[in-house]
Amino acid sequence: MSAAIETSSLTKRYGETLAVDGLSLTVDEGEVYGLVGPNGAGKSTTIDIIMDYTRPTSGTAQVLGADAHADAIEVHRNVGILPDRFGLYDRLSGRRHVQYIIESKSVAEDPDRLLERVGLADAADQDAGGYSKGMQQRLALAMALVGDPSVLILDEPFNGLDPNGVRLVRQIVREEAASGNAVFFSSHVLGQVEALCDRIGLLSNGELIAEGTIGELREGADAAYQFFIRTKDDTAALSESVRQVEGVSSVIQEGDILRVSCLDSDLENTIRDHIKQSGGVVRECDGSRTSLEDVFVAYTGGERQEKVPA
Ligand SMILES: Nc1ncnc2c1ncn2[C@@H]1O[C@H](COP(=O)(O)OP(=O)(O)OP(=O)(O)O)[C@@H](O)[C@H]1O
Repeated sequence: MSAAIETSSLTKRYGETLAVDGLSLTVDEGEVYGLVGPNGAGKSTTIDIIMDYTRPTSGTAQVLGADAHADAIEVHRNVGILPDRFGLYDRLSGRRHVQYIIESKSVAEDPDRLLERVGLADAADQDAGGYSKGMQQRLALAMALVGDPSVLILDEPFNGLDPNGVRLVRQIVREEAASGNAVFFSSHVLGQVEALCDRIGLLSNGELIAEGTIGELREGADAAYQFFIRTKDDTAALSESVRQVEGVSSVIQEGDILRVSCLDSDLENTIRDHIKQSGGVVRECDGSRTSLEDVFVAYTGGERQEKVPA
């Protein structure tokens, strides 16, 4: 069985910029995979290579076993794409846009059913030029869904959407995965990825720095839980002392608050006892699971390093 998407040592240079750096990843059939990274990490370039909109400097990309470049027609037949930047025709209706994709993919489908699915049934006859940014995004998603593609690739699908739009996209992604289609999407909005993906790839400066379920990523960063401890003592000295507690992976001091990351939620009582024994007083302690954002910072050290070709 072929993977839905497979990239192997994919590299793309734009002059001095290494946009994608030896990227090898696999998305299984029926899987929801989120590629996460800050602006300029290389997400769109990766998608552009998979769609053969641009050629890699080296490495390969395949969709369901078909090569992104040599078998581009087959790839396009199997993929529904919501590109980063898409163009709509101002004077054509929403329905006409969807119809156009139906015709170009030579599939028998009802455009109104797709427009209904993205919440645009009432605006089907309106010209796309009069659509709001969120409506345009929904229309582009309806166009991506034409032909029930086995692989759905969504570049920043939440851009410009209000909370209802976000909910709708999430629901569609879940439905697609439930019917066995793979969904590969990019995002810099970490919370949305965390809630939706089976697996996540963290991309930094074109490089896949970590990959796994959110749980695996948290564990890999040694930061499954974090506590915020507010004290009235010398926080700098306390910070150093808490750092010595076994099981603590990092302590960040922010004013009179200590942000303590660790793998085990049970450590809270140990840390409280430790502070008391050192003569300190805990005023407040609040524990939570670390967000994907914190996990990303743990992997990258919070820094974006400039990368130049060797
Ligand atoms: N056509 C191009 N010419 C030159 N440099 C480019 C080109 N396209 C992308 N880059 C550079 O490649 C790097 C990766 O860009 P890319 O758009 O893939 O990142 P991204 O993760 O999708 O970011 P964003 O979230 O901002 O879209 C950036 O440094 C960008 O400036």
